[in-house]
Amino acid sequence: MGAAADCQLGCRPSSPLRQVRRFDTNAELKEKDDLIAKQDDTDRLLVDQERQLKQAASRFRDLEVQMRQQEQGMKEVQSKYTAEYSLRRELHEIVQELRGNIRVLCRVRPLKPAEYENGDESSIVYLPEECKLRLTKYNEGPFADMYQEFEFDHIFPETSSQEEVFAAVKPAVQSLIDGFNVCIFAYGQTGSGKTFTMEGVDDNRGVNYRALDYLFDVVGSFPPTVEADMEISMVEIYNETVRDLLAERPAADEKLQALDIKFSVKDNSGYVVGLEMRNIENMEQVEGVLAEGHSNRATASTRMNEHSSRSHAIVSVFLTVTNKLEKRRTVSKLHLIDLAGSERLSKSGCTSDDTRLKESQAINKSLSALAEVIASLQRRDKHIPYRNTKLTFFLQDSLGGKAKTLMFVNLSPHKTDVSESLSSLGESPPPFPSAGL
Ligand SMILES: Nc1ncnc2c1ncn2[C@@H]1O[C@H](COP(=O)(O)OP(=O)(O)OP(=O)(O)O)[C@@H](O)[C@H]1O
Repeated sequence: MGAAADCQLGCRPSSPLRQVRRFDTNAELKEKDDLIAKQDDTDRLLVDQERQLKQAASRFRDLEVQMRQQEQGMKEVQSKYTAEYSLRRELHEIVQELRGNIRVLCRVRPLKPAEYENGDESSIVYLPEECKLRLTKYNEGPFADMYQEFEFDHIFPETSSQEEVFAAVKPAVQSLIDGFNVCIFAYGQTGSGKTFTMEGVDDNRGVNYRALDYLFDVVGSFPPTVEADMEISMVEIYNETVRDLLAERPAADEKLQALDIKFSVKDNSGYVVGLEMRNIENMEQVEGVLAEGHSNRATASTRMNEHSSRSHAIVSVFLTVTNKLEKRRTVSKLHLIDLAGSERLSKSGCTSDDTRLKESQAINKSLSALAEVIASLQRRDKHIPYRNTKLTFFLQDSLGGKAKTLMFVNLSPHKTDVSESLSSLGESPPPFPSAGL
């Protein structure tokens, strides 16, 4: 029998062959032990991995629950936002309904330094009743005690700041976000503070800039599901001609092209054909666009100061708000209008000058057409005469209906301006020259 068989049959321990065999068996055993150890390690690893997998799965489930909760939270926030939005809109409508959709605010400019130096006093007395003022017709002489009282939705005396004025306008600007069209006018004689109210001065901005700044603030706080897009245009209406102040002119000295207003049956409103609109995303762009418009207006006129008093300047903001969740889109317009000076023909000294006469007639026509439209809206007439002038035609969809109108009546407190102030307020001027004036 060979050595291997001998061993299998139980060789004696002393046998060198057996010792070799035992050594082999030990190696095998060690290998086996190693294998078992490795198996144990693998099993532990598997158990560990299984535990980790279970932990991961449980974390994943937790995350899923958290995500669902967040999603639910988002939905709740969105639905609260929607509910609040509708409620605010409803309340705003009720308040506006109660107040009337046309509000008239009076702003009195301070006396100028030269007027102070003359020792002149204001011809305006503020009455203790809120929102009432008295216009003293004559400062001295037999009619010195003649006066006329007026009531407004609000009065801003000489001391009112631009911030205070804007605070009163803010709710109207806010209603633009809610989908309403809004018109804010400044009306009054030349030099009464219309441009100061609407545009202001570089270091003390007026309604136009503040309204846009406010709109950017509101739009910037929209949730990610609500998108907003803002565009701006700028036109002037001079002698019943509409000019686009943002249109490119081929040459600096070339006149701005007159534009047509057409009627859109679809939108039930007038629109300016080919009107240039600029997309705006921040105040820097607004400053740039408005500066461009002003510069075009100045270039188009050889006598800018007079021209600006004799034409209506309209800055229009077009806001589109898209609610992606509710799949709802609203488009609304805000018109900011610095009207031409309201002084009467005699005051503008134009009787012998054809150009001046034509200008004054055009201004008179458009201001009385505007007054007629507003009166007609307040009476809730069936027919509103929008088409009588370019101004009312252009503003048709933003006057009346669900639109909000805010009219500043700017007054000069100076005694020589009393008759114009009375005229601005729709009263007949004093029937005879005053001894005091
Ligand atoms: N509330 C005010 N506070 C301080 N200054 C004012 C105020 N209102 C008007 N002014 C100043 O009075 C002057 C005339 O005002 P402004 O140019 O705004 O009048 P206007 O009615 O727009 O005249 P125009 O019809 O000629 O454009 C300006 O120098 C302006 O800065």
